[in-house]
Order: sequence, then C-alpha cells, then structure tokens
Amino acid sequence: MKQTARGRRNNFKKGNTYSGNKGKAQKKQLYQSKKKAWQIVDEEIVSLKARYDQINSSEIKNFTDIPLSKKTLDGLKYAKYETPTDIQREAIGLAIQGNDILGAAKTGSGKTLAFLIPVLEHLYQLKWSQLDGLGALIISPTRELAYQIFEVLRKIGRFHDFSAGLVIGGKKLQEESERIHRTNIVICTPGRLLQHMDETACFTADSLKILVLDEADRILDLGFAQTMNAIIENLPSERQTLLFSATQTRSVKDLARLSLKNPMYVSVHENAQHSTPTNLEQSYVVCELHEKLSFLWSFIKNHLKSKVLVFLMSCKQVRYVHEAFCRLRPGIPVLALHGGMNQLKRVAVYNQFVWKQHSVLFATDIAARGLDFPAVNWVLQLDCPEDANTYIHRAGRTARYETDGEALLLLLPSEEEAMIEQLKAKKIPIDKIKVNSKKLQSIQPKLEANCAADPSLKEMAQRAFVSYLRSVFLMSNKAIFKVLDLNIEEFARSLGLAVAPKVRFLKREQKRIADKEANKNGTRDSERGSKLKRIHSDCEKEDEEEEENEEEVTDFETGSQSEHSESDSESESENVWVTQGLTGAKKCQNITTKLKQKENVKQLSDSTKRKGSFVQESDSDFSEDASDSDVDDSDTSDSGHFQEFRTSKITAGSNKLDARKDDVSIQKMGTGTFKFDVDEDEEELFTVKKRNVDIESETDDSQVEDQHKRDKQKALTKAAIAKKVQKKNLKVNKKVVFDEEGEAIHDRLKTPQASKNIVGDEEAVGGIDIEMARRRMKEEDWVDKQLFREKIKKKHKEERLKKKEERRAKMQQNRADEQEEDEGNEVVLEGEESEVNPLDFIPDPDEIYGPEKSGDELSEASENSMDDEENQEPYAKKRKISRHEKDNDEGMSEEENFDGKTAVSEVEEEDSDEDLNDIEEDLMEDTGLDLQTDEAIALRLLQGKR
Ligand SMILES: Nc1ncnc2c1ncn2[C@@H]1O[C@H](COP(=O)(O)OP(=O)(O)OP(=O)(O)O)[C@@H](O)[C@H]1O
Repeated sequence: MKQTARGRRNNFKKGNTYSGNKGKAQKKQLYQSKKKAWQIVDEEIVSLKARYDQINSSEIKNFTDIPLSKKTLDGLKYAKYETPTDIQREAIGLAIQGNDILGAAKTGSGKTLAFLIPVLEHLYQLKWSQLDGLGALIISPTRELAYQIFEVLRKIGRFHDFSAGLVIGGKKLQEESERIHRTNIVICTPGRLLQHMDETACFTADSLKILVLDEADRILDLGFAQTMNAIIENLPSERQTLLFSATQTRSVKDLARLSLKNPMYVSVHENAQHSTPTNLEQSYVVCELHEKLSFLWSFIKNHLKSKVLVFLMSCKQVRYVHEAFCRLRPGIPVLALHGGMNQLKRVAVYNQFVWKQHSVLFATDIAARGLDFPAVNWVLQLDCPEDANTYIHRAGRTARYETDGEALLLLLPSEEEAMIEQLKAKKIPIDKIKVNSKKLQSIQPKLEANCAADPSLKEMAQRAFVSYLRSVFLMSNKAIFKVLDLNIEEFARSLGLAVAPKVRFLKREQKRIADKEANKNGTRDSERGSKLKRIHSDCEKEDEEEEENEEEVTDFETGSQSEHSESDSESESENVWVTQGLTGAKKCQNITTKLKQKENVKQLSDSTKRKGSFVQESDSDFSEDASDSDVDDSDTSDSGHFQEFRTSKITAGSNKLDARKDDVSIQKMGTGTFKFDVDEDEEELFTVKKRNVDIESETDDSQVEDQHKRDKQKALTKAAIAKKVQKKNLKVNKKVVFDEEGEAIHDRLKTPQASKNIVGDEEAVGGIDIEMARRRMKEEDWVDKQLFREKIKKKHKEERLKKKEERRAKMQQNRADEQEEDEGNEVVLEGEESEVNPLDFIPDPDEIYGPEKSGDELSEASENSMDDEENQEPYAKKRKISRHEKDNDEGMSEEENFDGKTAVSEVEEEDSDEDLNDIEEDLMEDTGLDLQTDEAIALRLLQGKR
C-alpha cells in the first residue's frame, strides 16, 4: 500500500522503524564513505608532498619511485611506461615541487612525459575540478605536435577526472568556443589560443596554474613573438612555467618575457659529447642542385623496404616532388605533409606515416620538431636546413628513444663549408660520404615528358622552382645560402621545365648588388660600367613588362588565392574538436577514426583522378593501403597498435639508460645565485631569419608568397580600379555593338537624349533635384516618342510605295487589256453601240479606289490594323483617323503631351501636308490615262453629279 507523506511524517514522529529511516542511515553511510574518498585524496596529497623533500633522482629506477598520485601511476602503467628516462627522472621531481623548469634534452628522449606528468600532478594536488576552468596550458608550435601531445595525455591521464581539449587552427572556432571555458587542460597552438583569448567571451586564463611551452625556443623566437607577447599579457603572473626543447633557449630576454621565478635549468645531455642521439648515424653528401631529384629518386629506389622522411624547403617543392614521384611510381607509398594542406588531410597523412611500415614522406619543417613517427629508418634533408638547430630537430625524427636511425644531409658545393662549420660547432658528428654520380638514375627526361604532357604538373614545377629560389633568397645566413651562385637554368631543367621561369626578385637582387658595386668602385672602369648598365636596363625592362602584366597577374593570383581559401573553408567545415574528459577516451578515438575514414575515401577518390598515382599505389602498396583502412575502420584499434609498438621499444632499450647518467646537469637559475650563459645565438634570436614571415606552424615560402599576393591585391582597391578606368576613359558597363564594317552602331533609343543643360543644372545643385529629374524624364519621353513616330512613318512610307508599285502594275495591265478589248470591240460590237454604256470607257472607280464605304464602315476600318489602310477611302480622312488612333494607341494624347502640344500639331501639319502631296500624286498617277482623257472624265463626272 502506498503511504502518504503525512503517514510518513507520523511514522517518523512515533519513532517507528521505517524504511525512510533506513534510507537516511544509508545516506549517512554513503556520505561518510564519500567523505572518506575525499579524505583519501587529501591524505594521499599530504603523503605525496611529504615525500617531495626526499626525491633523489639518482635513486629513481621506476616511476613508482617518484611521489606520483595513484591515478597518474595507473595511467603510466596503462600506457606501458615503467622506467623514466633521464630528463623525466630529473625534471619531474623538480616540477612537481612547483619549480619553474627550463628542460633540455636530446631529441626523442621523452620530454613530453617530463612535462605532462607534472601537469597532472599539479592539478591533482589542487583538487582541480571541471568547474575550476582552465588550469593548465600547453603550447606547441605546430598542430601535429599539439595533436601528438594530446594523444599522450589521453593515455596517461585516463584515470584522472580532468577535461582536456585540443585547440588548434583549421577547426570550427564556434564549437571550440562553446567548450573551451569548461576545459581544464588546453593543448594549443599560439595563434588559435590568442584567437580565443580575443574572441571567446567566456574564455579566461585568470585561473591558470601551470604553463608549458614545448619546443620553447621555437615558440619564443621571432616567428611567434607578437602572438606570444599578447598571450603572456593575458596570463596570471602567479603560475608555474615549464619550458622544454632539445635546443633550449637561455636567452635572458626570453626568460624575462615569461617572468620565470628562480627557474631550474635541467639539461641532461649538456656534458654529452654530442648534441644528437648516440644511436643516430649522420652523414652528408655534396651534390649539385640539378642532381638533387635524381639523387632522391635513386635513394628511394634503393630503400624500398624503409621508412624515409625527406625534408624540403617549401610547401610548393613538397607538392611538386610528391606529385612527380607519384607519377613515376617508385614502388613505395609516397606521402606529403606541408602547411598548405587542410587540417583534416594533415592529420590523415600524419597517421598514415605513423602506421605504415615502408613509405616515404616528403615534408616541410612542420614535421621537423617534436613529431614522434615510430621506426623511421632514414631522415634525408634534401634541402639544407636553416641552421644547426633545425638540423638537430630534423635529424631527430629518427633514432628516437633507444632506437637506431640514419640521417643524410645533401649540401650544395656553395653550402658545404659554412654549414659543416656550424654543425661541428654544435657538437654534431657528421661525416662526408661520396656518391658516384654515374650511378645516379636520372629522372629528368621522364619529368620533362610528364611536364610537357600535363600543364598542371608543369605549373607545379614552376612554382616549386620559384619557391625554392625565394626560400634560399630569404635565408638570413648568406654565408650558407647564396642564391646568385645557383645555376638556375640547369635547376629548372632538372625539374622537367624547358626554360627557367622569370624570377623577379633575383633580377632585383642582381640590380641591388650591381648598384652596390658601382657605388663602391665608381664607374671609371668603362667595361664594368657598361656591364652594370646592361643589368640595370634588363631589370628595368623586365620590371616595366611585369608592371604592364601586373593586372593579369593579380587576377591570376586572386584566383589561386580563392582556390586556397576554398580549401581552407573546406577544412574549417570539418570538425576535429576532441575535447573530453580524460576518462572518455573512446569517444575521441571514434572521432579520429571517422576523420581518418573520411580522409581515406577522399584520398582514394583523389588518387583515382590522378591516373599514375593510383596505379602506383595499386602496384606497389595497395594492399598496405587497404590494411591501413582496415585499421581505420576498427573502432578502438588505434591506441592498441600504438602501445604495442612503444612497448617493444621500451624493452629493447631499457638497459641503455644508465649510460647517460653522467651527462645530467641541473643548475639553479635564481637571479642572485645563477649567472645566465647569454646564449651565443642571442643575437640571432633577435634578427629576422626570414623576412615577411609571421606564421604559426612553419616558415616556408608559401606564407611569404601569400604576403606578396596580399600586398599586390592591396593595390587593387575599388578606388584604384575607378582611377584606372577614368584614366583610360572607359565607360563602365557600356555595350558597344559594331556593324560588319566595324563601325560602332549608335542606338539613339538606348542613349539618353535629354538636353545637356538639364544634366548640367542637376550637377550644379549637387543633389537630386526631383523637378529637374522629372523634366529630364519628360524630355526623354518626348524624344522617344518622336523617334518612334519617325520609325512608323518610315515604315508606312515604304508600304505605300510598295502598294503604289502594285497599283501601277495593275493599271498598266488593265490598260493593256482594254486596248485589246477596244480593238476587238471595233470588230465584234459593230451595231451594238446603243447598248454600250457611254461611260464604259471610264475605268471602274471601285477597281481603282475600292468600294465606297459608309461612315460606320469607315470607323470600323479605322480600328483595323495598318495593313488595312490601303483598302480604304477617302485617303485623307482615313489617314487622319488612323493617325489619331495611332497616337491614342501610344497613349500620347495631346493633354498628356506637356508642352509638346505644338510639337505634335507641327508634326501633324507636316504629316498632313505630306499626305496630301501623296494623294495628289496618287490621283495624278492612279488613272493611268493621258491628261485629255482625264479632263474629259472629270467633266463628265461633274456633269453627271449636277
Ligand atoms: N619512460 C619512457 N619509457 C618508454 N618510452 C618512453 C618513455 N618516455 C618517452 N618514451 C618514448 O620515447 C619517444 C620519444 O618521446 P618524446 O616524443 O617525448 O621525445 P622528445 O624528447 O619530446 O623528442 P623531441 O625533442 O623530438 O620532441 C616516444 O615514442 C615515447 O613514447
């Protein structure tokens, strides 16, 4: 039986034992147990903190030796991380105690965990919850790296209750905005973060507790300077800051910008013999520029069972080499990764290269830092890196965490000396190897044939050509990068181009250098002087030519840019947001899997469009592709594979850890206690390495080129177009029709005929004068009607003439018949004269004028069409009626006809005069008889009437 509320209250009052009381007891128990859970957390935190003082990095063998929360240890165990690496052993202990850290360690040494573990621990210590908002911010220079860090965090943080979000460009801002304020750990790229700081109203970093910069030297260099300064302004000064990189900055100004407090400099390999991993074998080859592609082809053909990462200088080179090699079918899957690709494709290519066993990835420097592609056998730097640091990061994509790897650098003869000097200065052991150039397999003829057959490929080659030269030209280290020493004709041919495309900036550079030399030496040397003059005039001529063509170029560029924005918007439309509680990892995997599937379908359709590449894929590695898509199809297989792989790596290399121990150096960087080693690169940090570059993910030429495009487009404002049009005296939107002789046909009906003074008056007033406009319209109206009338008149005249001709012909025929008849009558009708009508000789007026009509018939006739006019009489009367009719038809009554009344009557008078003349003419001609007969007829008629 159901008990009422009152009944329950009574029961309570009576102290009856009732299930309600039981419930209360249960509640109390539950509350106590919950309280116990909190207590457990509190107790754990207290005990952990108590152990902090006893941390001794040299005694740490396993992660369990570090005072870490159970949730973190569980996560590490789940991700199969057991033994910490050097940097982890040294940095984690200091970081969990709240110190600011400057962490430096070789590439592939596990810096990611060295900052992720302290992030989790810090928030755990503070008992951070979803309601507390943003607690930790991890900034990475590239989207791929941010994505990778997010993946690691997902694994090791899965037992914590924090929410984490990946905030990178190329995704829907709106959806990020809706979630970002609820996210505890944000992993982001600088540009996108600043965008949220500026545009997302509910996003604030006021509660931030810990800031991490991965690849800190890159984030703090000039490429990100403005963005980072703006971000730092929005962050609370009371926070912990961790900076990590393989090439750590110790620039005083950088550290001052971040307002670090007594930072600890943790450099585990500072005293090591080399700055690159010990398992990394490094060598370089000197190669001519025009031999590079053939070298690359030969290299790939010799390493079909390897995983190779090839670095090029610019996006356009990557694009072209990838496309060209796809068509040549090397027998191994070839991929491309560069900043010009949409985000979805970037993620897909990244994952493909992670999973493929044998493949070649052509990439720009967006893949140079931090990316942890497993089992890369070779890193081939086809184009010289910007500096030694970039070399270290690029080469570091192989030989990661205890694995072996090889790095090969290609240098031009002009680059060799200065670059090798830089590398040696950075403690990079690199040996020169020689390649027998006769053994190189030349692909130039094939590239030439392909470019000749496909204009789009040729265009790609041209773009690659220009972008390479531009990149070299923009490099700050002129001791290495000597653009004017390059044989550009040969380089163009090696790309498959028949001739080298014009490169404007090179001409300018030549001109600049020529000017400089002329200033230095004076122009006394006449031979030299004339040579310089020649360069000058060449340059000027080309400049002029190009300026003339500028309009076309701008159009072309606008087109290409819109193409680009189209692809951007395409990527924007795809949502890659993967924010979630760390415990809900599956959801995120689903999203990633779906993205991969989509991208695979897209890529497959792309490749079917491109004949060669599809065949190549199917020839060499289609089965592998298929298996990849199988992996993508499976719901949660992603992390499974990943873990397995890493586990094998851990076991393989765990015994090597001790060998590195001696290298560890930790320095306290407090203001008073520590003297900063002012970085020798400090000056370099504050010089522009690439001009006109303000980018987020990479410094390649595409952005520089985009900047150029934007600059050019700026000139094409509406005002500029208007000026141009005015200058050329062009009338906008004017259609000119030409006749067969090529003369322009002026249609008076379409051109305004209103008197000029009316327009002038209006302009003089300076605004819209309604009266004036009305007058002008009336005048236009009047002119129109006149034109129409003229046209109709002309038409009528033509018709009349035609009819006249017909009548004349008819009369002549009649006359001829009559004559025949007369002759015949003279013979036949003798004696019948009395019966003959005396007026028979007169032509039948009905025949000539048509039958006489009544007034009714006349008015009826007036309603008929113009064609009927000729059949009616009397002419003058009928015409008059028709005219009025016509006027009425046109809606032009006299009353309506403003002051044009006189004009109309004038026209009428003119018309009627003309008509009378016509009639007289008609009458004179119409009888077809001679004058005497006419007179006789007239007399008889008159007599008859009387
Ligand atoms: N304690 C560990 N035990 C086993 N493997 C580890 C450990 N720490 C890191 N690794 C593995 O080492 C590899 C390199 O780690 P990570 O990417 O963090 O290196 P890094 O120092 O950040 O490299 P880079 O300087 O290139 O960014 C990863 O595959 C990672 O899974």
